[in-house]
Amino acid sequence: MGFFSRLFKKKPKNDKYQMGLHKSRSSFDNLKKLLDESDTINDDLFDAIEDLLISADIGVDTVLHFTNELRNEVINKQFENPSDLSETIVDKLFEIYLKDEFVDTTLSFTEGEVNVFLFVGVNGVGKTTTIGKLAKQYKDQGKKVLMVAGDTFRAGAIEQLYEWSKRAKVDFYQKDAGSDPSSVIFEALEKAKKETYDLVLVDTAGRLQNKVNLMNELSKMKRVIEKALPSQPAETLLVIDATTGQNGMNQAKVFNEATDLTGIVLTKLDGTAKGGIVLAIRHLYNLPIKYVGLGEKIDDLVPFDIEDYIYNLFKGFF
Ligand SMILES: Nc1nc2c(ncn2[C@@H]2O[C@H](COP(=O)(O)OP(=O)(O)OP(=O)(O)O)[C@@H](O)[C@H]2O)c(=O)[nH]1
Repeated sequence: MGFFSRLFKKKPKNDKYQMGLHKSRSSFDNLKKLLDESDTINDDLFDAIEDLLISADIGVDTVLHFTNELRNEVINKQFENPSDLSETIVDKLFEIYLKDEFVDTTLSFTEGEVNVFLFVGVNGVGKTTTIGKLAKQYKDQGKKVLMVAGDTFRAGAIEQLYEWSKRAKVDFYQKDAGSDPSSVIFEALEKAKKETYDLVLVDTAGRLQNKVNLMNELSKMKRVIEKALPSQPAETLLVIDATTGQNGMNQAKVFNEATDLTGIVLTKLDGTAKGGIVLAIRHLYNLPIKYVGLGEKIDDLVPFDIEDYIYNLFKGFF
């Protein structure tokens, strides 16, 4: 049984995706309309499918790979009617994500240890907001959580993180603005070890991926964590703003080189019609998307679930 048939027999697990993906869904509704309104499967139809998927930010390389596979399926299964393609399109997009292997999207967390999650990314992508939202989730599970203000650079960043710590009702560690972020992290980890915290969430200043000295600073922060706690950081998460489209792809490449990422948090999926970036990231960089941001409120961060994601993009197909 194909992925398509299995998926649409089940109910989605998390209904937050339904609202959060409503903009992206419109691109895929247009794809359905195109299949319904076309009479034959020909090159024009394939061109139009490519255009639609590229406009949903799946990425040119990924789309071309996908349409090649789709053309082969049309020949193998001798499809004649464009509407026959619906199931195969969903199945093939799912295969691009899965690549024949299980993708572990859970955050790595060991009970009884000080776990450290380091958040990196360019300016304004939602690092601080994501830390606030995650802090609440772990706090709700009874964990002792410390937020660390490693962004000592941007005016207001420390206060902003502090506000989130109050909202999530977790502890907060800061030094003065302008302090060396690595020394803030080092001291915060000393505190975390002494006071047996379960989880330390480290915010970092937003930085452009082409600023070499700032990328080196990130590598240094990571070394400081590794020295203080040899099995940490458990997670180094790149936060990407889904609305920035293909620039996010470049960020994934460069940040991965500097810090050896363990995964991605994709924010602001609710604000874009280009939700296809999930597939492009997976196809090109093999980095798991672990969480997605689907709104600005504290509860609008959910674990990434490929089935809920595809279900809600392709709802209009059924
Ligand atoms: N709609 C929506 N907005 C979000 C989401 N995540 C974050 N935001 C908003 O994005 C804006 C920037 O978020 P921040 O958390 O300040 O971003 P940052 O990466 O810490 O920014 P810098 O410290 O400047 O690097 C804020 O207005 C957030 O409310 C999301 O999932 N959906």
